Amino acid sequence: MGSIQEAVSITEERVKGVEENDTVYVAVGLNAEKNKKLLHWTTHKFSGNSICLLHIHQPDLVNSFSKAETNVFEYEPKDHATKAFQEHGSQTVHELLDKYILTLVPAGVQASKLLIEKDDIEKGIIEAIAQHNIRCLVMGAAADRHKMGVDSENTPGIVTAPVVLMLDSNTEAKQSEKIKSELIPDVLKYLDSSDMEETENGNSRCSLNAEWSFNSVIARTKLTDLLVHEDDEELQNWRAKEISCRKEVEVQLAREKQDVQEMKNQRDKIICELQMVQDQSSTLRNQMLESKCMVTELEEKIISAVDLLISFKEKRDKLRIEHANAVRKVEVLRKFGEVDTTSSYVVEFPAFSFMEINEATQDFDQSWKIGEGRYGSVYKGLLRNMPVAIKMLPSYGCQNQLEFQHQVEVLSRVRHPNLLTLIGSCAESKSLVYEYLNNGSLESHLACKDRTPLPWQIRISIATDICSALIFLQSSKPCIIHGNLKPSKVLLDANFVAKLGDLGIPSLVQHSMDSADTGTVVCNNSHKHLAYVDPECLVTGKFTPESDVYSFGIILLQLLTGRPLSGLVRDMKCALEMENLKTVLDFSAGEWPLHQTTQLAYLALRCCEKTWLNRPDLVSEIWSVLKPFRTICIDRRQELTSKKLQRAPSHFVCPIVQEVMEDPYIAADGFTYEEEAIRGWLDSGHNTSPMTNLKLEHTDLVPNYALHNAILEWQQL
Ligand SMILES: Nc1ncnc2c1ncn2[C@@H]1O[C@H](COP(=O)(O)OP(=O)(O)OP(=O)(O)O)[C@@H](O)[C@H]1O
Repeated sequence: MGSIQEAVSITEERVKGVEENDTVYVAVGLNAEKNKKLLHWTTHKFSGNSICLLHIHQPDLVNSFSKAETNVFEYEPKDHATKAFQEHGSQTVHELLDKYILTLVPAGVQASKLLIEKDDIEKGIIEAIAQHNIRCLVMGAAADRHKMGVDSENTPGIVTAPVVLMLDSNTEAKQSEKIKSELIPDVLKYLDSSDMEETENGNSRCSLNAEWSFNSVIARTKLTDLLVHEDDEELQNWRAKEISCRKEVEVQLAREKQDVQEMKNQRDKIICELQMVQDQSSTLRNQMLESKCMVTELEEKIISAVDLLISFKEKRDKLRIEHANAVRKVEVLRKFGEVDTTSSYVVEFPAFSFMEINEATQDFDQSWKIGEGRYGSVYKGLLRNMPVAIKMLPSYGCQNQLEFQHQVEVLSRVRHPNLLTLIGSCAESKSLVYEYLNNGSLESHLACKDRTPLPWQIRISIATDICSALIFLQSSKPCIIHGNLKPSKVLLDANFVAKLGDLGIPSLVQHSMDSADTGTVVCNNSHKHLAYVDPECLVTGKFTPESDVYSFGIILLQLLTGRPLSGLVRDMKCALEMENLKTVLDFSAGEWPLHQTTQLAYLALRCCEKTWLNRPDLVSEIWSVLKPFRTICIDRRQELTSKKLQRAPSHFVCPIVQEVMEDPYIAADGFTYEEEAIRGWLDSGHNTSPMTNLKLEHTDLVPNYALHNAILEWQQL
């Protein structure tokens, strides 16, 4: 390939070879003045030929402008703006080319335009040559015309002479690459270099690509506009239009930017609010969980409260029933005159369950069994921490639990220091719960089974104890008959104080067997105890107060003689008739005071009279004989019980302070206490019995004058 100079000369030669029907392509740039002159030259040189205006439009100039502003336009609207800008540029070029065409038409030139969009002008021209089979292309001359050697004088009005490029469509066009690289470039680049030369005053072409930006576009446009015929009104208008357009775009961009910023702010605000809502939501969720837990807890509490309420209601109903029954019982008892209506209080009588009885006797363990009589077995037991004796009555008979409970409660109210205390009962199992006396029965002492024989003083004091109890029973209203008095029913406490047990049992059991018979006690004559039974009772079948006197007489004879029952009365009678009492007296009891003992022997025989009318009166005759013995007997009893506590009768001792009482008072539980002690107990907030631990019906205290006198009497002895 040759130099540019050679290419120009070749082109000159070929101008002449342009056919009339050939289209002459004129490469036009943006410089209107130059374009005008170039067109003028071309129409002059190629008159008769049709002319096509070729313009390489560079959209990338606008793109580079947008790329340079990337940090500003981060949002979609920039694409719209760029697009609008591009479209506007393309349209403007079209309009410009159309204006050129309009200038050519009056001169009879057939003109057209070819607009090719290409970022690179060289490539654009090469593409145009190849695609449109261009044979003749006219371009403005290079700025450095001195290199080209073109005579400018032949082309007046134009700074440099145009270049005519003649191309053979079959050969040269196909070798467009070669043309591009070696021949065409310098010529083509003129289009831009000339622009650049004028706008940037000779700066290198590189700046076009490297420093192209929105500002340079504006600057270039302005400079171009200034340099290219400022008086050209159309261009001025076009420039003004473009400037206003640009301003509009700028304003729109600024607005969009502001919008974007506002949207960003809104987004940040929404994110902030969202965060807050999320925080609130998690807090609410936690609160909901807590609430759920609380609800569950409360539900459980409500359920247990309801359960409690139900059980309280049941208890209340039960208590109401019990209260109604109690009222009914009181009414019944009042009717029969069995209750002392003058009494200001009612002693609470505990009713035990069968479970408790069962537990107390270790499931009725045989080792806990004390004995067995006609009316059932007796067990030792530990009930509510108290040692007790439990009598299991036979379950036969039609007596119902309520009747049983009534009768037992009546019996429990009969209290005396020489009567075994009935602590409570179990209607379910028909059992009676007594205080437990650990010194055995008189029967066992008289039999001397593993025991030291009782001294005569103790024997006589036992007789006085029995007499005291019988006087109490017979003086009760109504009169109470023991009906089964015998040594096994005389129990001894640690101080050898005698207490009568099983009071009213025959009556209770007989009621069970024959509830219709309520007034009398029927004698059961089928056993060995008959020796103690009033012979009249054996005939009539009915017990009387004198029946107990008869039994007492037999016991007294036993105490004096220690002999078996058989022939006991007869032997004593004989001994007295023989005035030889000593022959029958039990000297294992010590040296009996003979004179007083003879008195007792006569008294005992009188008690054993077959006819009740011949028997002595308990108070006026029996007690008067026994009373003088008390001093001697009590002293002896005290000797036997060394401890101070044991010397005093147990019922003289306050259960709380364990000392002989000075001011004995009866509490609602029926027990007698030292006044100061029981008041202290109640004042300290207790409302239960110190003995039974059961709730007291009231806290009233009644002075026990009888006991007080007895204590005084005992103390004076
Ligand atoms: N509260 C008690 N404390 C200590 N032992 C007692 C108590 N009650 C009864 N006993 C003992 O139990 C034994 C049996 O007594 P229970 O009254 O059942 O029969 P009994 O008196 O021998 O004959 P029956 O009752 O048939 O006339 C008594 O002999 C006595 O030793």
